Amino acid sequence: MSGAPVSLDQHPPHGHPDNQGPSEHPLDKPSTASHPPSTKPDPTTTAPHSKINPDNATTQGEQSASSTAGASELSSLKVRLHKALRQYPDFPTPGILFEDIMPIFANPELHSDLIKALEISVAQTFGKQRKIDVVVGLESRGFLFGPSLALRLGAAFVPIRKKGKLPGQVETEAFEKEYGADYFQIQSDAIKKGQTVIVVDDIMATGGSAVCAGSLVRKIGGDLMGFVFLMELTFLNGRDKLDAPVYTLLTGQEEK
Ligand SMILES: O=P(O)(O)OC[C@H]1O[C@H](OP(=O)(O)OP(=O)(O)O)[C@H](O)[C@@H]1O
Ligand SMILES: Nc1ncnc2[nH]cnc12
Repeated sequence: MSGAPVSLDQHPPHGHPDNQGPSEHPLDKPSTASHPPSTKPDPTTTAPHSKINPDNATTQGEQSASSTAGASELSSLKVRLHKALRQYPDFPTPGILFEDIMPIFANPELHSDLIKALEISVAQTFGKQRKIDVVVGLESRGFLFGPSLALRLGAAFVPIRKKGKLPGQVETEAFEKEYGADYFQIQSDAIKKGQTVIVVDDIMATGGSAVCAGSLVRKIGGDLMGFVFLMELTFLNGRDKLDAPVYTLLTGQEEK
């Protein structure tokens, strides 16, 4: 049945069986094609072509006790967050398996878990390089946590919006995403030349939105440090299109 939530493990991206209702999350079960065993490298912490691996952030053999504690806290946060996601077949168009992140924000504890997980991840992934000056969030779900993350990092928050929403001088670029096409805009003076920037969004699917956002950031002078996503639909290989380091908290929807 279309329009009702289903669990990750029962629903490959094509085929869409009937709704079984929310159920136990596959992270709690033996590994499957969509959830590789722990012996495999975790794609959420390994960037394309090894561009970023948080374990490399410290000198080899020097990982501190605090970063080890951070890693273990991060894995339990990831499990809780992944469990909260719901999937809706054939939304917004037939053939799309929609990942609904809203249950995270409906629960204050999960909401707090998310911001904590992102803060730890960004510190592990980018913190050893340079301070992040600006968090750029993509309309609209990137606005749900971008500003909170920016506050935690002591960074500015800058929105990239769909066409026609931002006043003043703007830069505009077209993009295609998993289920449509659109235009993104950024205010031309939103980032000072050379400021370090991370782009954050909820989902990376084809990577079309993120490529466009990265290009706009660079166009107005930002130093793009990388991309941070709550979730990556790995079977769409979106990260291959991105030419800056990528960090994703959760993965799913890999073809079985
Ligand atoms: O990797 P891609 O294929 O580009 O797809 C990812 C984008 O698609 C969604 O945005 P959308 O504009 O659909 O929705 P929103 O306004 O609810 O965030 C999602 O929030 C990402 O921004
Ligand atoms: N499958 C999907 N679920 C939720 N948001 C998306 N944005 C692009 N593809 C998506």
